[in-house]
Amino acid sequence: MLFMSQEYLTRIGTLIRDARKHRGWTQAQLAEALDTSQSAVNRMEQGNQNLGLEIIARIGEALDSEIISLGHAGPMHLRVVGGRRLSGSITARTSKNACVALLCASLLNKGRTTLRKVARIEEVYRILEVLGSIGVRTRWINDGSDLEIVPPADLDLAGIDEEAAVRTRSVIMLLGPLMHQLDEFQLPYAGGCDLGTRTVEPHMTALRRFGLHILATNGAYHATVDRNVAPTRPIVLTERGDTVTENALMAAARHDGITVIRNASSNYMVQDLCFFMEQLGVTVEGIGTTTLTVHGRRDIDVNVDYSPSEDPVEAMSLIAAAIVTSSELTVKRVPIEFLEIELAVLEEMGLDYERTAEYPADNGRTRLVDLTAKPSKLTAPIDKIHPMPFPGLNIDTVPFFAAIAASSQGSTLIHDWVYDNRAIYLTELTRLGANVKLLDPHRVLVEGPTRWRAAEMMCPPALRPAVVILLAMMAAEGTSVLRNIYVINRGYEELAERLNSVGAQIEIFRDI
Ligand SMILES: CC(=O)N[C@H]1[C@@H](OP(=O)(O)OP(=O)(O)OC[C@H]2O[C@@H](n3ccc(=O)[nH]c3=O)[C@H](O)[C@@H]2O)O[C@H](CO)[C@@H](O)[C@@H]1O
Ligand SMILES: C=C(OP(=O)(O)O)C(=O)O
Repeated sequence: MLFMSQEYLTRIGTLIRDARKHRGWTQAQLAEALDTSQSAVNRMEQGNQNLGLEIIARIGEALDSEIISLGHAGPMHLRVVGGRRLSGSITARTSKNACVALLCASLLNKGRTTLRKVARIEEVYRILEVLGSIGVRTRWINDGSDLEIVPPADLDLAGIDEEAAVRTRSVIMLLGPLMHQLDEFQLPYAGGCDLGTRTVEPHMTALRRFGLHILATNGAYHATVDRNVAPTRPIVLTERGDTVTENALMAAARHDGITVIRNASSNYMVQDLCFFMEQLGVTVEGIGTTTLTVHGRRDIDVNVDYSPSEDPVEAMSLIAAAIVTSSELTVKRVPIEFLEIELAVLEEMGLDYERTAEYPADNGRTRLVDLTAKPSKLTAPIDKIHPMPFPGLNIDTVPFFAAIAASSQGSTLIHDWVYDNRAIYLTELTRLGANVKLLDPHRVLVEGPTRWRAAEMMCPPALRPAVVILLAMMAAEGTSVLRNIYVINRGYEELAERLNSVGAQIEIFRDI
């Protein structure tokens, strides 16, 4: 038995209560599952009962919630024994970015939305907390793999879980769906990874055309909707951004008329949203192009079942894991259309790999392959690595090229023009032995190959750079420690466990 301070007991008690309510259980139901009394559960929730780790784990299992992963009681860290080859096969999961967009889009629908194989990641949990706090009923079904979402007749925006909302940028995608239901509402400022300033101006410009006015002040977006305003000519996005396109699509979905959106992103999450909207009965023409024509429906009330597609960025992460550890590894369910340029570049760098014939994802639309990366001697690419909106080298796969370049012979210039603050995190690779020079805030020069060495580090506060550090640790002989991996869990489901299943040696530990 581990004796915890009163403060921890109270916090854990609150987490248990929240997880139980999230599951829709009474104290008596939880007591039955734990083979204990309701009064014992009540004491636990009040923080009046000393708790051992075993009972906390059992409660987590019963509530299918890991008690919001004990992680709230203390951050999660990784201990990585590097230098091990990976082998076998690992499957890409559904994408964070489609899952969060679809969760927001479920508010377009008065009926029940079922989303299949939703990624169990922190970013999804934050949106679920936000949805739960405004009255949306969500529950995991089918052994926790699928999500069922049922909106209430009236949303309770006043009850919004601000703490959860400010931890993710994705809440911004509630603007499009909410404007159909409320004439006036507030949303806390969107947060997320620390990647420098990320504008919301393009969202406001696009949504203004549907009558949404936003005043950003005192930590919140104050939204008012003028129902007399509707787009009369095509909406031209000022940036070809993914979430702004999704917001415009969701605003158009319930606009009774035809909306044309130009300079739209045609990236993977946008396509998943379009396919989902089609299931809702909204016609979207031009999917996969930069002009989307939406035939909206004022009311949507259907029971819909949709399977978001696999994550190209996760697939890229796993391919990069194979490359930096010189392993032969099969990555299954790779959405190939969204990794073609990455693979073309890697092929030029000398990567030897095989891929199977294409097969459809569960959404019936996205094309998948299984891809086997083979140990290869890579050389630096002649041209710089730089991202572009789709179809270009994916903005989120760029950081992985830093670890790959460090494992290749020669010097690679990486130009991350998109984020003000992301390239700088790549210089953290020097702590693990890489030669990475920051030329200016957006460009790094990586000189390889690298003799990786183990180190103890904090996670950089950005998802992809954090995973890049983890991959380098897997390549480095010896034991490394990566502290505070919330950002990784924001976008990857059980990454350590899954990498271990193909031969990595990564131990999860926490401060309690
Ligand atoms: C939940 C979700 O889906 N998140 C993704 C989405 O975020 P999201 O769509 O929110 O990305 P942002 O709108 O923040 O765009 C990222 C940055 O690129 C700049 N920019 C973007 C497009 C453009 O044509 N010109 C331009 O300058 C923006 O000003 C911003 O600084 O798209 C990003 C870029 O693909 C990805 O990294 C995120 O993983
Ligand atoms: C920057 C990213 O995501 P988000 O938009 O969720 O911050 C990412 O996925 O790398």
